[in-house]
Amino acid sequence: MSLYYEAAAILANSDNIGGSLKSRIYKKKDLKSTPAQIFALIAESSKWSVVLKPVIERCALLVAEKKLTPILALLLSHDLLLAKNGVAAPANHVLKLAITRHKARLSAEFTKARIQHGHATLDAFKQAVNNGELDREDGATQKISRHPRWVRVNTIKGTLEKQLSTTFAGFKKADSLRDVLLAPKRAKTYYEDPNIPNLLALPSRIDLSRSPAYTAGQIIFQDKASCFPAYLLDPQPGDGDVIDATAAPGNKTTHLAAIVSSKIQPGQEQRVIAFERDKGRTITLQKMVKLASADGVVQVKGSSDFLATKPGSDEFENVGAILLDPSCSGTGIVGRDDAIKMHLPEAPGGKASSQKPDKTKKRKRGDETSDPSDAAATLSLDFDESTPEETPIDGKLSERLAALSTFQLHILTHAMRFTNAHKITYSTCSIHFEENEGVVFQALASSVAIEGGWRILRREEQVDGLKSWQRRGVWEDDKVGCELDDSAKKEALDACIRCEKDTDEGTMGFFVAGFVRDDTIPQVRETAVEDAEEWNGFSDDDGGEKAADANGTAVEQPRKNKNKKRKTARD
Ligand SMILES: C[S@@+](CC[C@H](N)C(=O)[O-])C[C@H]1O[C@@H](n2cnc3c(N)ncnc32)[C@H](O)[C@@H]1O
Repeated sequence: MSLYYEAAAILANSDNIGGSLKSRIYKKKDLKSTPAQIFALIAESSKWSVVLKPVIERCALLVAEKKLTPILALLLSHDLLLAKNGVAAPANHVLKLAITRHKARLSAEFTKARIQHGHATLDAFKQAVNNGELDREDGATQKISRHPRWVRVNTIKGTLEKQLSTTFAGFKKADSLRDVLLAPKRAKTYYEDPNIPNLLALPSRIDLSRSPAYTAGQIIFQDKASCFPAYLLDPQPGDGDVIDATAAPGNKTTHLAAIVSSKIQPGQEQRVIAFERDKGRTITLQKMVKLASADGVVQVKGSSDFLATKPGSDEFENVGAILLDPSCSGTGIVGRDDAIKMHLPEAPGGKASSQKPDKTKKRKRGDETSDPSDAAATLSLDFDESTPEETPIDGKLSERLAALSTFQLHILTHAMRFTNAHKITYSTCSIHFEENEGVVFQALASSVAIEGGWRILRREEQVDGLKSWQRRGVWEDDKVGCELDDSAKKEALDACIRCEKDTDEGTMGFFVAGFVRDDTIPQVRETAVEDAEEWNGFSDDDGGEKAADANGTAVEQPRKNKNKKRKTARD
């Protein structure tokens, strides 16, 4: 019997393995129980832990049973009181004996708890726990959830209607996002987003990570704001190939692929070419593309630097649209609200850490429960599998912003050099002007944009769902030398789209802008050298500016002359 020891060892995580709970379970070799059994035991026990913790403490179980640690006590009590088949162990197993000895007392305390919570029957109690109603009693979650669980239906693998009648059968349609945000965090309710097609908002703790639709790639967890770039780019069959320049983990790549696939006619061909520089993230991208069945449309250019491409080469002759979502400070990222808390009973003496398993007895392999994290009062469990779109970069903010914005401008103007490209979206999950409007204004003023005929995609030209989005660009004085007149500046700011975190719109902090040109001009220079010379940096007066190499890492370079006349290809 190893289920309880194995689950306890995974929770204790004494090897400090990173990643979600699920990935930790699946990565663990030589398990005797199935990963699904372990995951289910942990998921169910954590859901009930707010009830079971006081029940176990009132029974003084940990005082009487020295073999049990707080985690083992919780897992065993869960199965004893709630699992259909009780504790999954032979009748004479040491753990089974340790828990069943206390069955009468535990059952009585559990019944008291049910009545105190106001539930007449066990079924009603179970329903309340499954809906997350008891989470409200967990102090940390008193406030209204501001961040729903966003789910994009992957239309390559089926329709929204199909998902609503299968995965979300039994879910109630909400009239507003607010209803979802105010609902218990596991309530079966959804809101159909009015801005982005095929996007649903659900309460934050709805666990769909084990649903057949998620494991089959029919639904994808993707923040609403993160859906803006592909939707704004709005690739059409006549646009030719689409590049996703900085693609991993692939949320926007698969979104692009879904849009392209929905519009393409039989006999037409249109590819999404996805670049990703990082080797490890390339593997994630490839997996995501395959799972979403986007591999018929997407060509992954793994471990490939977009900046090393030759925009005028034959290979990219057919590229008409580019989505650019480069590395950024990640300051718009919202801490997920779906980490689940496992409340552990306190060990004797009132201090959880004083509890140690009986060391006089020989311990079984996998019984790693003396790890201090086993004794923590609460474990925060990240059940989610998804790879973050961005890893926030450490360091002094002003230096990071200067380095990142230089890199972002460089990669954006590189995209503008693609001979036949006529649409670009530029996005970040940053809240900072320097990485957002600042880059847009610098790009518009660059010789590459001016010579290439690039301009901002005006608000009235945007797809309906984004034209109507109210949060637009902001201006910050003295941050960027801008040569646009007031009306052009106003027009550009109105064209920029912002999302703010912690609002009742339920998005992370995000920024996106589109660029278009009506006629492609094939003579755009291909070297980045002259353009880099025009880059004046943001207005800091330290006599030197930080630039970023292709990794977004800051490197010193001499300050360029701010007043230098703009050089053009014709100069
Ligand atoms: C913000 S993330 C992209 C998230 C992705 N668009 C999504 O929605 O899932 C930026 C990615 O760009 C990659 N990257 C940065 N510079 C790059 C370059 N020069 N060429 C290709 N990929 C690059 C990073 O490794 C990172 O995976």
